[in-house]
Amino acid sequence: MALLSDATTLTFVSSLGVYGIYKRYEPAGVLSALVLLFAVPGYIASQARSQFSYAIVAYLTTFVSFYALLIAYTIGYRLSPFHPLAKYPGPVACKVSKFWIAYVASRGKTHKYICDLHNQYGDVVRTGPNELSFRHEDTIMAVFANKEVKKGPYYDCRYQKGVTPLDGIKDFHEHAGRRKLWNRAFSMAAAKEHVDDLQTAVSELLQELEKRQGDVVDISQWISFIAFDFMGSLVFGNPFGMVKAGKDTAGLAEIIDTLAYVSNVMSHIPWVWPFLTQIPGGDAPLEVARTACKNLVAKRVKSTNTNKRDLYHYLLDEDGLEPVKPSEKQALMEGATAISAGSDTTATMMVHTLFFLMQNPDMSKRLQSELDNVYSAGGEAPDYTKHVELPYLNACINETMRLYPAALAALQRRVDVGSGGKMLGPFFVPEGTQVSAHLYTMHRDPRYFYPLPDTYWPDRWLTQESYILPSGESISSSDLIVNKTVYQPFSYGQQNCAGKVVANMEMRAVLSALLHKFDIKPARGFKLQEYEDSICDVYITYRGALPVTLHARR
Ligand code: HEM
Repeated sequence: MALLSDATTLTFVSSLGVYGIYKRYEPAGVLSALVLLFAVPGYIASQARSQFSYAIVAYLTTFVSFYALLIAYTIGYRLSPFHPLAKYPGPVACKVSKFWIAYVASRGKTHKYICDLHNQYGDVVRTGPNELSFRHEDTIMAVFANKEVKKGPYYDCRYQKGVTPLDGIKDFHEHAGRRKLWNRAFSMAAAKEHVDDLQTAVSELLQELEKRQGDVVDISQWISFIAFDFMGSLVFGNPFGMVKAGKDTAGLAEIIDTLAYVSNVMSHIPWVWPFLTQIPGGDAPLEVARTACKNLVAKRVKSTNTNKRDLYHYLLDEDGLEPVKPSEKQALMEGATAISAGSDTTATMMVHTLFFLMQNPDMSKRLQSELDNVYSAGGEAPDYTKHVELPYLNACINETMRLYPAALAALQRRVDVGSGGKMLGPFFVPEGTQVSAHLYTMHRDPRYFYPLPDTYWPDRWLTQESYILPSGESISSSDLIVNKTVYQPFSYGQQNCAGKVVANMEMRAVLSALLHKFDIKPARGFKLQEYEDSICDVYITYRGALPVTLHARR
C-alpha cells in the first residue's frame, strides 16, 4: 500500500515536474519527448510493478494516469484566471489546444472561422492557448514592423535539413542579409528586364486560348500555366513550357497544393513535425515537393546560360557583389519558396479577378473600354510598365486583393520572450504570445472599407468627388472610407512580399491582354458561386476550377 501510494505520489509529482519543464522551456524534439514522456512514467511503472498482478497493468495504469494528469494541468492552467491571456475572449477549444485550429485549418476555411470569431468576440480574440488575433488598424504596424515581434513558431516547419529559407528566417539581421539578394532580383529595374519574357508568355497564352474559342476551358488552370511559365523564366531563366503544352508539364500545381495544405496544418502544431518525420513516409508529400524544387534548382545551378539575370543569378551572387559567396545549399532550399510564393499567389489573384468580373459584366465592359483606349488599333498592348496608370484595371485588382488577399493565413508573429510584453495597438500582449493582424478580416471591416465592405466594388479605389453605388444610389467622397494602412495584401515591414513589383506587373499585363482580346463568360451550366465556395485557406489560397468560354472581341 505504501509502495502504491509512493508510486501515486511519484506520478503526481513527476507529471507536475514534466509539465513545468514543458511550460517553462518548451523543449521540442524527439529525444526530450522520449526522456520526459516515456522514460519518466516508465521508471515509475517499474517501481509500482510489484503492486500489480501483471506488468502490463502496472505500465498501463501509470502511463494513463501520468498523461491524464499532464493533460489536466495543461487544460486547467490554460482555462484558469492565472493564464496571462485569461482576460482575452475566445472559444474554449482555441484556449485549450492548438490542435483545434489545426483541425480548422485541415478543413480549409480558417480565414472565415477567424473572421467569424472577430464578429462574435470583437477586435481581439484568443485563437490559441498562447495566441491572439487582432482586427484593429493600429495593430498592423505594431505587429509587422516591430523589431521585438518576430515570425512565430508557425514558420518552424520551413526549417529543413539545417537550412531556413528566406520566408522562415526569424532573426531580422539574418533576414536582411538574405533578403538583400532577393530585393536585387525583384527591384523595378530587374522587373523591367523580364518584360520580354512576360510579353512572350502573354502572346503564347492568347494564341493558345484563341485556338480554343467556343470550347469550355478551365481558365483557372490556364492562368496557372502562364504564372508558372513566367516564374520559370524569372527564377530559373527558362519557362516551363506549360502554356504551349496546354498542361502542367512539371506537375507543379499539385505539388504546391499538397505542400501548402500539409505545411499549413502542421505549422499550427510544429512540435508534432519532428515526430512525424521519424515515421517512414511521414513527410512524403513534402519530400516530393522538396525533391522537385531541388531538381529544378540543381538544373539551373549547373546551367551554363549564366547571362540570364534570373533569381538564381542574384541568389548565387553571380555578379560577385557580396564579400562572402552566399550558400548554395541555402539557395537550393529556396526553390520551393520562389515557385510557390511567386506563381500560385499571382495566378490566384488573376483568376479571382476574372471571377468577380464575370459576376459583374458591367464592370468587365467598363474595364474593356478603358483598355480599348490604350491598346493600339492593331491590338498592341501599351508598355507593361505603364499599366500602372490604368485606374480601373488597378481598382479591379486592388478590390480582388482586398476581399481575398492571396496569403489568406494569419501571418503569425510572436512577442519576444524576454521583452516583458508589448503594447500592440491598444492591447497589452505578454511576452511569448503569438499574434496576428488578420488581414482578411480587416479588409472586410466597415470601419476601414465603407460602404459595402463585403461587396466587390472597384470604384472605391478611384479618386472622385462622388460615387455611384451598384444600387444606383450616389454618395459623396466624404462618405467613403478606404483605409490604406489596413490594406496590406502584400503584408508590411521588412518581411513583406519580396515579389510585389513583379506580381503587379504580371497581373496587370495578363488581365489586360485577356480582357482586351476576349469576352469571357462562365461555361454554360456552371454556377459561379461554386468557384467562390472552392476557395480554401492553405496559408496561400487553394482554388477550384473556373470553366469559361472565350470569344475574340474583334
Ligand atoms: C499577387 C501576388 C502576391 C501576393 C498577394 C503576395 C503576398 C505575400 C505576402 C502577404 C507575404 C508575407 C507572407 C508572410 O509573412 O508569411 C509574401 C511574402 C513573400 N513573397 Fe509574395 N505575394 C505575391 C507574389 C509574389 C511573387 C510574384 C513573388 C516572387 C517570387 C513573391 C515572393 C515572396 C517572397 C520571397 C516572400 C517572403 C519574403 C520574406 O520573408 O522576406 N510573392 N508575399
